[in-house]
Amino acid sequence: MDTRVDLPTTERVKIAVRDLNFYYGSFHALKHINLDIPERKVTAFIGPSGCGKSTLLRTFNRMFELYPEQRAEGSISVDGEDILKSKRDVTLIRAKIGMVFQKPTPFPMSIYDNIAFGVRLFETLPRVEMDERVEWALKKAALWGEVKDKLDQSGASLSGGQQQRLCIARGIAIKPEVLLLDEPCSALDPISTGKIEELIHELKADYTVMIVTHNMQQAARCSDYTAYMYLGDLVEFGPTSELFMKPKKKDTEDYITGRFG
Ligand SMILES: Nc1ncnc2c1ncn2[C@@H]1O[C@H](COP(=O)(O)OP(=O)(O)OP(=O)(O)O)[C@@H](O)[C@H]1O
Repeated sequence: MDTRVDLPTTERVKIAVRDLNFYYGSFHALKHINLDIPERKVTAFIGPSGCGKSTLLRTFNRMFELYPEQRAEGSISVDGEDILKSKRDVTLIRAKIGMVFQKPTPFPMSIYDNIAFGVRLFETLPRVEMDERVEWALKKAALWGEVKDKLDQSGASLSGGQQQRLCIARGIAIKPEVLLLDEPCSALDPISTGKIEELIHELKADYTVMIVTHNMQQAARCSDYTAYMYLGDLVEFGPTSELFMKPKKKDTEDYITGRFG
């Protein structure tokens, strides 16, 4: 199924996915996915549980390589370089494509070091510059005001919503170009969710953001483009307003209007 759309000419394609197939052993989890992800926009992935949203997100930074029985075929070109065939160290790919998971996962260290740790993997910064980077990332993640006086406290001492913003700060501190968010609000209350959604909106000024969400209102609120997936197929992809207001496929319409299943 070829669902590639021609993006408006003003959009630059950051990631081009071509005929992507993904297998867990013999299970065919992603089927012939073709998709152009626009740069500096938010693209949301929606669809029923098990349709392959997280699998697709994890292929974008080759997370699956940690598991020998998992395999991807096809191509994922980031700025023209196919990352599935790239001989480059996977750490360098992950420096360009950061990921935030569903459950907040602060490292067992201070708030400051949670951010500095990742930066140190890629850069050697003098202390003053590291301080500036930590402050910059925490400000971007809308957390600075709440933690600036307790940077040496453990990351685990923060609330769930603060921990998730800390993880987002950690993700952006290494200055990736693409940010993958896998259900980042599923463990959060409405106030924290609101803050993360505002943040996503701001992040797209600098980053290409992809978000997996179960929450269709969230997809409608914070994305520019939406992809609807079902059983490993990309059923429909397009501008969020069009996909929600005037879906082209009946399957998409049934899902977003709650008639599915
Ligand atoms: N490690 C694994 N081994 C085998 N099959 C897997 C594995 N992880 C996922 N799958 C299967 O691949 C399919 C896609 O799973 P995936 O987690 O990508 O779906 P999803 O759309 O993100 O679901 P959810 O919304 O429930 O998180 C499912 O059928 C799932 O059972």
